[in-house]
Amino acid sequence: MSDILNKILAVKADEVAAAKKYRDLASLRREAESIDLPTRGFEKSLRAKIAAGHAGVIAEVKKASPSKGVLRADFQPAQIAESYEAGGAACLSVLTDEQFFQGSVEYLRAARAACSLPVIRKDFMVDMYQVYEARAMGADAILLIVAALDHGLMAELEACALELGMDVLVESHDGDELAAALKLQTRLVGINNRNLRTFETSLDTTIGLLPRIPADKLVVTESGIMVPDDVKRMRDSDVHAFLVGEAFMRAPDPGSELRRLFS
Ligand SMILES: O=P(O)(O)OC[C@@H](O)[C@@H](O)c1c[nH]c2ccccc12
Repeated sequence: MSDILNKILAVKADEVAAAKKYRDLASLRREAESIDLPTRGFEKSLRAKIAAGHAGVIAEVKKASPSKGVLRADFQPAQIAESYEAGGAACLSVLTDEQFFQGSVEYLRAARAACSLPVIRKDFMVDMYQVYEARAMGADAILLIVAALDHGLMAELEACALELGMDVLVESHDGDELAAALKLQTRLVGINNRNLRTFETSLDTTIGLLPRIPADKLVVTESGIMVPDDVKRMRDSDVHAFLVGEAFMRAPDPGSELRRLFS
């Protein structure tokens, strides 16, 4: 079936093959291992906000998406990052995929340079090469999507990220995917309320999977958080970490909207 996720994964495989021709893995790896931008502690920053009684918000820098089109026409990643930091974000998420989300590696560099927050590279990881790329561009964490990976590869990508000092957010959408996610070492467990194949979004996805998640894991509810009631519903269920994009991207001042949504 040619759903959007499969389309994206096919493009990613091509992109990685092309990138490897341009630059070999060994040289990229040397850069990733010697880069002068120490990791900022993605999970640590989230946990610190939560320990202080706040929501831990991963604020997303996203120009467009395949389901919604362009979210923010006047898109300035450095300004957005500053605004998010002022608004109380714990971390940033920056889309680097160009073809489907109109993202860019340069957006990640610019956003990270404009603030002191840890940044996750938001992309579709299918190869070790992209993990080294992530660190070489300054990323503090990577996203691994269970629906996109078999377990052996996922565990390898995780090991590589951890070795480089990055944190890993593993994303699942249903019970089977969650079971695979829980086998990884990482304690950052994302539940995507949006189905990446159909775009259907429901906060019941997070609520329904909660009983299966051990207490040492940190649950991050992802997608579809739009109004203060959504936040309340999650916090009442003891979910305190959030990944939010659209609601902020459509607001004139993203950081003020963060403060409003989470106050
Ligand atoms: O814009 P929203 O509905 O607040 O969602 C943000 C984030 O969860 C979403 O962008 C996302 C979650 N997982 C992904 C995987 C790839 C690309 C994007 C995503």
